[in-house]
Amino acid sequence: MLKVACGIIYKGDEIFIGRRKEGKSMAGKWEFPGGKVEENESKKSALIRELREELGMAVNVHEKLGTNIHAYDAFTINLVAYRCSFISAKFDLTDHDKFEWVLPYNLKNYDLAEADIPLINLLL
Ligand SMILES: Nc1nc2c([nH]c(=O)n2[C@@H]2O[C@H](COP(=O)(O)OP(=O)(O)OP(=O)(O)O)[C@@H](O)[C@H]2O)c(=O)[nH]1
Repeated sequence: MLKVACGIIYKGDEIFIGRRKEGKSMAGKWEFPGGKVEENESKKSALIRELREELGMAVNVHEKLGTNIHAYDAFTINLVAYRCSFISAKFDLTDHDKFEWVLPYNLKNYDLAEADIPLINLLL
């Protein structure tokens, strides 16, 4: 099972989402940024590393908000979400072609990766 850590990153009341760019798996889907947890790496360290690599973003990582195990056709993902607070970012996108800050009740209007959809309810 693929272990992925993602950040529910708040700036005030709004949450950061990114759209996966052309050429990535699940291109066009919106997601909470993060990525695969490597061997011998904690989930929180993986999250901090991925946000730095993908967005030049610094955050404070807080508590775990929830987990969702989802079976895609090709693989099963164990997605773990942490509440984060935004510090700063260069927004030099490597994996995304677009990003937005959205209020939690607006998340349902975005075409999110399937594994992320149950997480929305934790944020309302
Ligand atoms: N970062 C992130 N990945 C997610 C989310 N939801 C979800 O299904 N995923 C999936 O988890 C997998 C791991 O993401 P990743 O972004 O580290 O993958 P990667 O850089 O190695 O790129 P690749 O998947 O194109 O090989 C991807 O297949 C991604 O689509 C999410 O909210 N955030």
